[in-house]
Amino acid sequence: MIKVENLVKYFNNEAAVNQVSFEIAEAENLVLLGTSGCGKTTTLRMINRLLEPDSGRVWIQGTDTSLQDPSKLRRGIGYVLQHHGLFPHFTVAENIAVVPKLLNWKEDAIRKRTFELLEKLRLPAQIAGLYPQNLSGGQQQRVGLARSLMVNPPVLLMDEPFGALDALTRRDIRVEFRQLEELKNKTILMVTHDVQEAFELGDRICLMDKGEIQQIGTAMDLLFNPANAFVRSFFSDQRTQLEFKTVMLTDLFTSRGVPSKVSVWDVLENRTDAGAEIPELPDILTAFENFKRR
Ligand SMILES: Nc1ncnc2c1ncn2[C@@H]1O[C@H](COP(=O)(O)OP(=O)(O)OP(=O)(O)O)[C@@H](O)[C@H]1O
Repeated sequence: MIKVENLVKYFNNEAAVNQVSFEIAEAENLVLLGTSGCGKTTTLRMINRLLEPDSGRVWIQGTDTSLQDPSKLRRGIGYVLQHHGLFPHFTVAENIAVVPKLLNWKEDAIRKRTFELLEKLRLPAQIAGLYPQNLSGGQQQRVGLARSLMVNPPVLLMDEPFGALDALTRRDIRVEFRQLEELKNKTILMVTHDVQEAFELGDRICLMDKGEIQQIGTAMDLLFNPANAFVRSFFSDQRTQLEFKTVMLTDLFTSRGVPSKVSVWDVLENRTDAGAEIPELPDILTAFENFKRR
């Protein structure tokens, strides 16, 4: 769906992005993770041509993006920013309608889609007439997301989409994000420096350092098969919690009919369905230790 090959971008004779290549499958969510300044945003912005690479190529749905008109390309890609990027003098409805208007949608169609998305994103219809500054941070972020989803683009680029929110709102919105039907079929490239966020939301994670990819893989790959010492040490602070969140009961008990999509962390946090057949905690922890020794 998205293919990035050998992207390079220099600023002031220094490589901000160096030979970055990856592919994102249709409906996959790839997270670009890394510390500040490692080249995540620069990589993202080369995909919708807000920045032109010094070398390298990007294909979206098989088309070389360098052959497309940049504005037209961007209209077909959802883009969500940390500070939502809403126009302060436009109402919510006007903000959401910007791209459909450029695409000459009829007023009726715009109104219908606006209220459909407000509902899907659990925003009250009344906010349509309000200005962004009259909304909470979480609401503003949802409106930013609604705007990016208006024309139903197959690809979404998200740059620290929850970065401006407080920790609690962030956690709630992440849970909602995972459940949003509207996002299930989207191909998403998301930038974050938040490890927990990357682990919760990414189908795969691309860990970068100093402009280069250190490893691309699932959370399980990065934790249990780190490609190098950088990857190993990157997660050291939160390793135990990340391991508990990543290892599912089905990874530990293949033959015991345990429920799917329940992590060791869910059991520790008591977040399992009543009546589910959950093994005893000591058995889980023993199986977990054995799993790590494999
Ligand atoms: N327009 C620019 N001009 C000069 N240098 C830039 C420009 N944009 C980015 N850089 C530099 O390129 C490097 C990569 O920046 P980038 O914003 O891609 O990193 P990042 O991983 O997204 O970091 P953050 O999480 O802080 O946004 C940094 O050293 C940054 O200072």
